[in-house]
Amino acid sequence: MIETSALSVRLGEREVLTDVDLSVRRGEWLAIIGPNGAGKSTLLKAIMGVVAHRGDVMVGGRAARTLRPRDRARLVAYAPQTPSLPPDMTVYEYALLGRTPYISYLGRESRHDREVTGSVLERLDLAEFAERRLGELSGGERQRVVLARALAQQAPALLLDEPTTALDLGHQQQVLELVDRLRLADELTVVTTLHDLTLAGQYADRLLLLADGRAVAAGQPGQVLTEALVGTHFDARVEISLGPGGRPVVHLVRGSS
Ligand SMILES: Nc1ncnc2c1ncn2[C@@H]1O[C@H](COP(=O)(O)OP(=O)(O)OP(=O)(O)O)[C@@H](O)[C@H]1O
Repeated sequence: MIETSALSVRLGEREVLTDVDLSVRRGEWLAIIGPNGAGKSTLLKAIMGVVAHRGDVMVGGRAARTLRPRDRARLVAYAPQTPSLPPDMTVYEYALLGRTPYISYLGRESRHDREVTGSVLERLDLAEFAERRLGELSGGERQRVVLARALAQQAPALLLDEPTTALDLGHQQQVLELVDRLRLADELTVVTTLHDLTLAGQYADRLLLLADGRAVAAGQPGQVLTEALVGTHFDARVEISLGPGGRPVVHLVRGSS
């Protein structure tokens, strides 16, 4: 569903992504992990075509650079890490923007668009916030609103940049479970960056470890979340045990530096 080959990005003087190849099948969940500055967000932005890149991006079997923005938006929804939100817009109005690719240029949203938007807000515990202004929300509420807009887009692929960082434990679980349910029900393809390695290992089918803009490891969670790889690339001392479903759980070891 999503493929990149030799994807490279230069920002200013710096090469921040170098020759990244990835392939995510329909219905698969890929988590991109890596230390701060590794290039995770840049990789998602390059797939979305919002930063200039070299190399190829294919979405749904088509070269992404040949897709019109509207067609790309019907194929891939993207929830950025820190979008700028118009403070006076309401939660409902913002989530409804996810329906833009389906509304004709001079047209208005349909009843179906409003229903989809309302149901996404409900599933994200945001129905009671529908009329609240974005400038009056907490960080975690804002993060769920950004996700709501992406889900309202009902695209077959979902790119989520750190979707859980500002969320409390219950909402982290709620958001990841919702994404997982949608993935299983509709065969959504999910690519998400995640700092929480244990969560990444619990939810993703495969992990891609980026370091200094290069893909340094890829595979099933148990193949990538090893003490050696995490220790080397995150400069951290960790112990890894087996958790639910035999998937790895990453523990920081105190007293190391
Ligand atoms: N506009 C820019 N000009 C120059 N360098 C940039 C620009 N934007 C980002 N960078 C650099 O590109 C590198 C990759 O940034 P990116 O945001 O993709 O990393 P990340 O892995 O998502 O990091 P984090 O975990 O901190 O969110 C970083 O070193 C960053 O400083």
